[in-house]
Amino acid sequence: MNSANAAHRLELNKLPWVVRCSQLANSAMLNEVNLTPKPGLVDMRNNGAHKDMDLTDFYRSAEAIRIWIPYFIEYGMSTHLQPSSDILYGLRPLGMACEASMYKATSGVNTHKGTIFSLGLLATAMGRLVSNQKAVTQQNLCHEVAAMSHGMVMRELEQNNQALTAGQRLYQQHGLSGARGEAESGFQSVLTTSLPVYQSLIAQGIDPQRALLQALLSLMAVNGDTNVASRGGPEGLRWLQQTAQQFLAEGGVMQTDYITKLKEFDRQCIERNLSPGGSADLLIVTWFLAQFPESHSKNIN
Ligand SMILES: CC(C)(COP(=O)(O)OP(=O)(O)OC[C@H]1O[C@@H](n2cnc3c(N)ncnc32)[C@H](O[C@H]2O[C@H](COP(=O)(O)OP(=O)(O)OP(=O)(O)O)[C@@H](O)[C@H]2O)[C@@H]1O)[C@@H](O)C(=O)NCCC(=O)NCCS
Ligand SMILES: Nc1ncnc2[nH]cnc12
Repeated sequence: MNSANAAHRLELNKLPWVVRCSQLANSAMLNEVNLTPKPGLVDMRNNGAHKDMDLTDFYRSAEAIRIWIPYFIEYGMSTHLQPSSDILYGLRPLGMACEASMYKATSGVNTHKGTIFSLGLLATAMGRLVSNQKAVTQQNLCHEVAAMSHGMVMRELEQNNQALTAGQRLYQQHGLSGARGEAESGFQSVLTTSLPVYQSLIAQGIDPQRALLQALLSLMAVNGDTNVASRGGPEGLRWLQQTAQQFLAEGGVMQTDYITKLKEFDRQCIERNLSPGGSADLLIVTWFLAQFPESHSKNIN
């Protein structure tokens, strides 16, 4: 990075809305991992179905990723005149560099690979919206992410015959488009399921932790989570979705014994070695988007 670039980036880091976006991304990751009890996932009670990572790894990973958010924003700003479909190619190296920082912070453990992908796209989208004088709203952020990700599933999954990663293998075997499919849809699972659930419960005065747990279970009930499928196959994914659906049908977090039921769900996920890491990533996206106006024109910057 040349000195002019570095100086520019230092200036960018002082913009209040850039600082706020980085802080919100960090808070989203911390709120997710601290939420307890989550079935199969790392939380403050246990490491879920993970033998290779714990709470501290997620704290270190969240801090490593926070530092990269201004760079994603700056990339979105510096390319705002380019068509959305041209952005991903130049964004990939930034995402890979951020992944490298994550792996360095966690001594090689994959804590937030999917989160880097989602938050990287959202931060880039924010940079583009601000530079194009568009309102930073939930709808505009997700629309911009969908535009930048357009054709990704076809290019990287449908037309790809090398199953290099879990995501690519699971698409070929079971048609699961994973994080790519979510991004290309503009995070539809979040916009149509978890975000309305979360915002509605908050508006009713429900405790934010309880509202976030309901949002997580609503994601687990519908999400084609490649993490679950890579560990337990389509049968494991179906079991997890059906168990989440049953919890919700019985009243979800409005049940007096919802904590006991979630702890039992957690025990069963651990027993089956199932971890809904993809739904955890979408919960991070849910909390992050909830900090922005839905669709009216109020700006944050
Ligand atoms: C484009 C990439 C996402 C490609 O990655 P991949 O080909 O692997 O694609 P996916 O498997 O589809 O997704 C990768 C991670 O995304 C999360 N995820 C899975 N399903 C969904 C979903 N439906 N919606 C959203 N997100 C989803 C998931 O990440 C989480 O789980 C991981 C932890 O669980 P674990 O089981 O431990 O994972 P492993 O260690 O791999 O397994 P074990 O060995 O332990 O059994 C953790 O990553 C969570 O975040 C999926 O793992 C993207 O990664 C990519 O190409 N990156 C390069 C940079 C880039 O392009 N960036 C662009 C914007 S910055
Ligand atoms: N709390 C968590 N546990 C396991 N994988 C995750 N990916 C994102 N958050 C996670």
